[in-house]
Amino acid sequence: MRTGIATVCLSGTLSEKMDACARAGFDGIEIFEQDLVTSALSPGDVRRRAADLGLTLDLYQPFRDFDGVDDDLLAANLRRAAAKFDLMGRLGIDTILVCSNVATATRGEDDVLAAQLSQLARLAGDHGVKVAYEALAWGKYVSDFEHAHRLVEAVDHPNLGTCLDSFHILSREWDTAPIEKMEASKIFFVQVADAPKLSLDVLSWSRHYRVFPGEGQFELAKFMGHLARTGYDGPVSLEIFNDVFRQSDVARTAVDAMRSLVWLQEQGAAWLAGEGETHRYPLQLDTLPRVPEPTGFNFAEVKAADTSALETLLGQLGFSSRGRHRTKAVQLWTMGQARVVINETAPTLSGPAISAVGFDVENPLLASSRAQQLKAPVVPRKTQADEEVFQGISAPDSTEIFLCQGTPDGTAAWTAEFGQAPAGRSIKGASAVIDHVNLAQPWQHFDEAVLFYSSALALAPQPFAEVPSPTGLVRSQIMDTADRGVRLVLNLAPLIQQGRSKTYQEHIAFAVDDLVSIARAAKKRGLQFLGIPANYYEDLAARFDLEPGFLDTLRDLNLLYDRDAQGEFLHFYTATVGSVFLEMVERRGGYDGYGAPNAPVRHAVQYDLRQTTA
Ligand SMILES: O=C(O)c1ccc(O)c(O)c1
Ligand SMILES: [Mg+2]
Repeated sequence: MRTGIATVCLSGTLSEKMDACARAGFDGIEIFEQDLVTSALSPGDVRRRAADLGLTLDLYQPFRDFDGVDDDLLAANLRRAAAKFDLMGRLGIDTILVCSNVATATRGEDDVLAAQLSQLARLAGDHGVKVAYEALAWGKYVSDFEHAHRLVEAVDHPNLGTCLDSFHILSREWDTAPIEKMEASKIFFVQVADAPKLSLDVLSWSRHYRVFPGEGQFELAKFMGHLARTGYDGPVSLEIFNDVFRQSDVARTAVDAMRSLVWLQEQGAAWLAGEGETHRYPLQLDTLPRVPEPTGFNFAEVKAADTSALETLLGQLGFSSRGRHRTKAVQLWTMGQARVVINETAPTLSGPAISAVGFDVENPLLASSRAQQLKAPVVPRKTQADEEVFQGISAPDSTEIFLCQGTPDGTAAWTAEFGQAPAGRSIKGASAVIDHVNLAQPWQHFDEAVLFYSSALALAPQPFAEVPSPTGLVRSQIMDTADRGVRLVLNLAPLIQQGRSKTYQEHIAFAVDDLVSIARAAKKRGLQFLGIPANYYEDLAARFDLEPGFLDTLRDLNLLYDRDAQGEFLHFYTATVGSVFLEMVERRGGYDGYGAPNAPVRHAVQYDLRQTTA
């Protein structure tokens, strides 16, 4: 598939955008008019620069408000078009996007529209260029892709075709199946965009909230399948109007963009396969190694210059120290199948921070190859000859992700590189596993992280929640596997903290069988719990009919509680060391959540503590 991207997606000058697109591996670009008009480069410079970078210039856009106008305006519009056709000659671009009139149209009859588009097509023919006509979802008379295409067919001129843009189709919830009926030679250009489902007027939604494929909720796999079936083999180009991407690091956004097209091709091919087709269409959707979801967490790693506070915390929670690795400056702490690695190689002065998460996968090499094809940077790792080799990739938030060999019983062979667990230490309720890991994401990389974890790691994004906190509404995005063996929670890092320091609070949660026993033992050992305000327990008593003795236990141990139709949830948090805190949870029955009603309490208490210790 020929990959493309509109320059409007990116920050920077036209030449910075072109460099970034070439480096990210795009085949071609759409030149957005504003980017040319404001550029110091002449059209000839742009043409040469693109050729030097190996980029094709696939589209000039947009040409607005041409059709459905009165005769005087039509004459003016044709003059305006001739000037742009001439410019395209100098740029070496053969196709221009003309979007349906949103402003100046006064005539909506199909025969009038067709007659005017016919004049434009003839003029384009005279200049040796082609017009791709696109229905904008908020077009005055033409807002629907099938209508636009009927006009193109009525005109029946070789220099007029259709531009399909997935946003304008899917935002209106139109069926994409009719795309298949279009003649491929009449589809001149295809733009793809995803978006979160929002209740917003479609123009504002389109201009500010589009995201790269895989970062929103549109059914793009199906769109691609229908497109492939037409026989279309032109560019598939990203046109993402997004306020965040347009002010973010251009090179990074371009890579995120390219990852989305790699993912999109696989999704399209998978959709066709699901329909029982091995696709052999001209569009050639590239596939990737298919890997099953990870089956569980293998370990979590915390990096610290001074490891003592973290060691104390783990010991008080009931973890066993398995000592140091025989060749590396790392320690292993375990409780049941929950494994925490403390990496002692952090730069001095930096407090403990989550640095890596290991996932159990069926085939680490294949999973790593897939991630690399999705443009995940590889993490170099030193290993001795007789040690397990980990496949590591770097996530957008710079957490190192290790793809580890999963085992049926949840054990990990590499733990033999450490000491044995002390014999005879059996803790009641401690057949623990890592339940979830919560990673903070800076706002400008949140969408990128969602695509990364879903495409490279096969985690499924759930609808996100918004948690009220003293630093704002915290977007909280759960990404998990179907059997919940892996639950990753991405939380928006508070802006206030982003200004002050680069470390955001993150945590690892462990699931145990008997939380009350664990909490009691931890209290005896002097664990510093996150203190929960009395008001919380008063509210809890009002919301749930709890036995007074049970309520006292919760209050006494700083435990939080939730219940739904499926079951119950008990949990507590430790104090924060550096930027890490730990959580212990017990899931009773089929409870599948995270204690969402309790999250605002946790945020508020932690905020209070930060204010008093800052
Ligand atoms: O928002 C717009 O005006 C606009 C312009 C060109 C496009 O291709 C498009 O999809 C939207
Ligand atoms: Mg468009």
